[in-house]
Amino acid sequence: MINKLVEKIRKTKAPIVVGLDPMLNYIPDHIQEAAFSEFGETLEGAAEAVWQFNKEIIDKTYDLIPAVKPQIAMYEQFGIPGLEVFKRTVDYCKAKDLVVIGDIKRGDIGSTSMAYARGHIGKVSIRGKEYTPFGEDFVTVNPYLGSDGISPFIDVCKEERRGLFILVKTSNPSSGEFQDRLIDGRPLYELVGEKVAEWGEECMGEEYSYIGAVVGATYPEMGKVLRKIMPKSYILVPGYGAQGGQGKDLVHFFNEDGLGAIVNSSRGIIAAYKQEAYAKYGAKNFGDASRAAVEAMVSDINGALEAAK
Ligand SMILES: O=c1ccn([C@@H]2O[C@H](COP(=O)(O)O)[C@@H](O)[C@H]2O)c(=O)[nH]1
Repeated sequence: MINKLVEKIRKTKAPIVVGLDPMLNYIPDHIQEAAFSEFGETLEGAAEAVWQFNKEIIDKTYDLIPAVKPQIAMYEQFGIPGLEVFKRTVDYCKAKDLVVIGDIKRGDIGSTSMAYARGHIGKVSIRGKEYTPFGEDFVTVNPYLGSDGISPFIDVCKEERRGLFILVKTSNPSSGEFQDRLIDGRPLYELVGEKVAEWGEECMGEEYSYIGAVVGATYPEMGKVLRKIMPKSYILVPGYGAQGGQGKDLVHFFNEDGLGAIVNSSRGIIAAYKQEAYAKYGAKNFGDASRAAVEAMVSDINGALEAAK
């Protein structure tokens, strides 16, 4: 799957991911009204609104982008109907030939990690019959439990040719509380980055490893260091747009081949119609506003990469 991701990034010339984080307050009234009048003001109604919202955004952007990143929390908040829409969204994106990164941030003791891995990027066998429960191409994983929490995910990746993005340095303001703590004089995120590089070595695709890392756009200096520590790992970079990251901050997350990083924006794309810059589209044309925001993001990042050459 890493080969497909790299190929699609090359083809679209868009090292970006659209984050599908559909909060109800981003969903225009006309979509909410239609969903609630059909399904009631219920979890089912909310989930239907999410689905209609996602579908329009995907339809309006899929030809410009290599990948999407549905954030499972936004679906889980609506219970079982929400999870059904998560799965429907994954399937719809895959039918559009998009790479799907499930932002699930799992990780536990080995046996539990194996269940998460099978459920999200692998298969489960029920009396000899195999099922693919969620079917994402990549998932995000939390390394806090150490190697035995990660190995089951790696095993499933090897069997299924899927991939991981392991949290190394997250984009949030308090990520330093633990991640920047010094151990033998080195910050913890560097030690986790070294481990990601080591795990990644045995999981090489054609050019890059299918074991990648998450490093926030909000920490560009750390991104520069981590890029060198993990030269063959793709970096998923959240924190662009709504959290303040800009193209100029991201140059050092990339390798000299112009590859190696894929930048996520969720609210900045899916709720673009609420921003002044895209207000002319209005709520009815929110998908067109998202498309314009994707084009602006690609040009911001590619412009910064060109300027740095
Ligand atoms: O370090 C991290 C890891 C994951 N995220 C996730 O990315 C998106 C960001 O949303 P925006 O609206 O573009 O800010 C969201 O799903 C987070 O859970 C992150 O932000 N930082």
